[in-house]
Formats: sequence, structure tokens, C-alpha cells
Amino acid sequence: MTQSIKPLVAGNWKMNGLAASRSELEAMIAGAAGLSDRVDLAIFPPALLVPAFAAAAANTVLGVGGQDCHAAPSGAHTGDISAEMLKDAGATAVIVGHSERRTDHGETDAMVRAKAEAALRAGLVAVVCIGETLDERDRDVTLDVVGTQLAGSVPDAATAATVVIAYEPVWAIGTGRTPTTDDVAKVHGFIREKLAARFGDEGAVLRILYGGSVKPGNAADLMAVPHVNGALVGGASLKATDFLAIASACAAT
Ligand SMILES: O=C[C@H](O)COP(=O)(O)O
Repeated sequence: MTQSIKPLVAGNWKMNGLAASRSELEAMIAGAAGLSDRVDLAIFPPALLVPAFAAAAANTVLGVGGQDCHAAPSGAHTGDISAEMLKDAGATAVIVGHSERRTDHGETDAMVRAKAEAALRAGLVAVVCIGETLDERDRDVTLDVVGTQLAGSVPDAATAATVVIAYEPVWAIGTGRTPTTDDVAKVHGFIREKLAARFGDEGAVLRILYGGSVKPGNAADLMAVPHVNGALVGGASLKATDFLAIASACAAT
């Protein structure tokens, strides 16, 4: 982990969670307080839970965000939610371009970039996801894929305060498989080079999260990799004990 960058541990609940999950949120809020000098924490529940979770987390160190947004601020887009609506509901951030959105909804780099630009327009931090599939990894084109996604999905106006990159190998998501720390170092180092070349000083300090089967048992090793500035956690973020254990491991590196 790069010492000069405060890490972020973000929990993506995906399509999980009901109103009763509020107890997990409250445990996270309580646990986050003791870690906030070393690591930022944020949780991304389903959109229906954002207003209640954001209200519960207001004036605490735990951020609350959405999992997707439309590129437009409002309009005839049935079923969609704008970045402005998330902001209005108390969100501070939004995930864009998660591989499940790219796969399930055919989102392209251009669409992801437009969503990230919408986030910035609304005053939200955009967590921009990139990562290669297993087929792409097997064909040894990981860096090509990641470089293309990075160039195409990240807004020109990105700063360290407004954009976070999440590198998530698609084959590691929800599978229990993770890349070796050498593999993670190679990709994160490549992303850092690209960000620094494009954004200069801002690119040198923009946070790059690793995501894909991060658990309490492997978090310390993954978070110690150079240019890993935190984690985007899926399954293990549903339970406060696991989420906080990952955040503690991150804070300790
Ligand atoms: O957004 C989170 C990632 O897709 C990782 O999910 P996972 O931790 O369940 O593998």
C-alpha cells in the first residue's frame, strides 16, 4: 500500500439486504469510528436502502453510496436513478461500471464514463470499476483490457478527491479465487503508471482499490501490495464483523 494515500474500504452489497439489515449497518458505524484515522469506510447498499442508511450514517465516518446511476440528471428513463437523486438521498459516492453492470446491462466504457461524469456533476465520488475476464486473462491481454477500460471509462476531470478506481478481475468476483500478490502488483502498478501519465500529480495519488474475493483471511496480504489503496468488497461486506476485520487489516498495513 502506498503510505501517503489514505485507503478506502468499500462494501458493495449488490442485490442483497432488507430493512432488517440496518443492524449490520449500525455495527459498521460503531466499528468504523475506531478506524477512521487510518482508513475511510463506505457501504453501497441497494438503492432502496440508500435513504435510510444515509440518514443513519449522517454525521458518522461511514460513507453511503449507490451501486449505479443514469448519466442524465432526470427524464424519461423508467426504473433508473440519477446521480442527483442519490445525492439528494444522502449518498456521497456511486459505483459505476461494475462488471455485473457491464455484463448484465451491456454497459460500455463510454456509458460508464458518462455515468462517472454524472457522478462528478452531482457532487458524488465515482468508484469506476475495471477488470479482465478469465478468457482475457488466459489470452494474456489483461493489461490491454485494463488500459482500454481505464482510458475509456474515467472522466478527464477526475481528481483524487472525486474518482476512485476499482480493479476487479471478473474471474475473482464471488469465486473465492484471487490473483497472486505479484499479479495484483503488476496490474496496480500499470494502472498507477497510466493514471500518473494522464493526470499528473492527481494520478499519482488517486486511490486504486482491489476487488474480488477479499476476505478477512487474505486482506492483509492484498492490502500490502504496492499501489493497492484499499478494497471493494462484495460478499464479505454483508456482515459487519467481516467488513470491519478487512478494514482493520487495511488500516494495519
Ligand atoms: O463489488 C465487489 C466485487 O464484485 C467483489 O465481490 P466479492 O468480494 O463477493 O468477490
